[in-house]
Amino acid sequence: MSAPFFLGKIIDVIYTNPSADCSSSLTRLCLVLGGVFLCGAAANAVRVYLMQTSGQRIVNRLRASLFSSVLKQEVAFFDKTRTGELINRLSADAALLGRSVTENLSDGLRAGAQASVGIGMMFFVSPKLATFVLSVVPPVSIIAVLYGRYLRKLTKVTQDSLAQATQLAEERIGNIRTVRAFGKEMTEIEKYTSKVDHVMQLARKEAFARAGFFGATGLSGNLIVLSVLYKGGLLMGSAHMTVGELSSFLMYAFWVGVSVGGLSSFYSELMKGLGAGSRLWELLEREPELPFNEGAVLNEKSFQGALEFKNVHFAYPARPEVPIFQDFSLSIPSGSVTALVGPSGAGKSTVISLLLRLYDPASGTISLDGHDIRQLNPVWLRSKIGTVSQEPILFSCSIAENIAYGADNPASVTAEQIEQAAAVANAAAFIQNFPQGFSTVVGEKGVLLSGGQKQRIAIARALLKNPKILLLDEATSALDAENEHLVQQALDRLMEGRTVFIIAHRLSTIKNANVVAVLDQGRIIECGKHEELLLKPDGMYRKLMNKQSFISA
Ligand SMILES: Nc1ncnc2c1ncn2[C@@H]1O[C@H](COP(=O)(O)OP(=O)(O)OP(=O)(O)O)[C@@H](O)[C@H]1O
Repeated sequence: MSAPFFLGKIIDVIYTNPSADCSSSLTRLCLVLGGVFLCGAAANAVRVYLMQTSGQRIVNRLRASLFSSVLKQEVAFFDKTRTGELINRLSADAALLGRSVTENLSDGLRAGAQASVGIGMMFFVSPKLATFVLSVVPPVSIIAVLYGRYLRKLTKVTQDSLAQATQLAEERIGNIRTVRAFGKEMTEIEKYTSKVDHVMQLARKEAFARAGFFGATGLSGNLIVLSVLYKGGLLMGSAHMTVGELSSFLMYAFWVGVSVGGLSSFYSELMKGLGAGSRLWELLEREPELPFNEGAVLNEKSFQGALEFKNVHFAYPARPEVPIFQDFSLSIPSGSVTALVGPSGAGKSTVISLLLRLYDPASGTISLDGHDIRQLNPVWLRSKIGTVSQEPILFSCSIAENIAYGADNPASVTAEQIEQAAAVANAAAFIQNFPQGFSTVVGEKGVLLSGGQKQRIAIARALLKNPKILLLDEATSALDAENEHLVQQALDRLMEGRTVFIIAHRLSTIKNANVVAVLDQGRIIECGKHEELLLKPDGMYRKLMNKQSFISA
């Protein structure tokens, strides 16, 4: 910022000492100015490096906090929120906010410093001229505030619209097999195009507003220069200013004009960032409705794993008007196998969701060893429960990593432990047949494996977890005889010595269970062993056995 000052001095030295005796002053001034330029260059390099690295750190921390906040939300939150939208918040919104507080903040700070020092120097060089020139500032500030507000609103709408487009893309790409099977590629392309077209329309609006704003600020910058030339010329004519002072002033005024341009760009980027940020703050500050990692922990030594539902009433938060359970009571004794049967949609999987405390009942209690699970730490509770679902989901990493996922600390699991779990789960043979063995990557959601293979890996995963309680949702689809036998044998080994609750679709499971519970219209209506229940002439179980086709393997 001292350059214009020295340049003014140099001009005055030349003008007032036209002969050769100005050379020593000139050399001194030029040396000082050269030194100033060197310092400026070094400071600029340091500024860019520091701002860029700290900026990236801000974006990283923002993304990490956001991801942590999202993962801690209760499951009902995910029933209402679309995955694509959350992905958009993590990627596009975080990047926009990041950019606005990093590169942009750095340039903004520089422009702010330049503008304020420039204005200060203008007053130092000529207070009269400075007062005259700066009368242009208030109208520009009003335009800037109005523009900023508009831009902030517009950005929020644009980011929401972008989130919808991302959501559509994420869902359709993730389910490409269904899209292909129905031949809906062109329809989906049209839908996506219309969504991004909407984003384009909003971007056009923004471009229009931006163009007006930049035009206005550019014009005001030029007006500053024009007024300096006019008023400065008059002052010089009346000998109130030297030519060097006017030159310095002009340069400061030009600098201030450029800085105001920089500041307006900073301001508009900042407003865009804040527009995108408002959704991010909402997510970051959202408190999960169910506790994430707090509550009591039971004594490991006396832990039995007995479960009981008492007069439970429940409806899903997304559909509170549809009751799923009304006065639901069921006891699952420690170390026993309880099979649940009932018509499709009766709420069998919901029992598992409630046991895992993914949702809380509206009234009634669910207890573990006599303790209401609402008093227990959910993370501890889930660490005691293993689950194998109808269609197990695997992650797109290696088979070994998928199996180790079951352990409390996957990093500490040895290759032998993984291989042993796979062997007990009857998975070792097919895994070893893959060229990469346990390092085989299974594709997204395990798409590169067959249904039976996925189930056996899920069983190995549960074996490694070694839980006291096991929640199983038997696959409804029949496997071929050999796979069926292997999966069944693996399941039998997994069930040994644990409290097992199983949603039964196989006749053999029902026959071997200690207790079969029949779910109908939100409550358990019959409970007993398979043979006992069959004896009830008008019993629901008998009717169900006749009506529903259980897999006979
Ligand atoms: N997250 C949810 N939000 C709202 N309603 C849901 C949710 N999940 C399931 N439901 C509804 O709750 C009811 C019970 O579903 P659930 O999956 O527990 O049935 P199910 O007995 O396991 O069925 P199936 O044997 O067909 O798997 C169904 O009517 C279903 O539409």
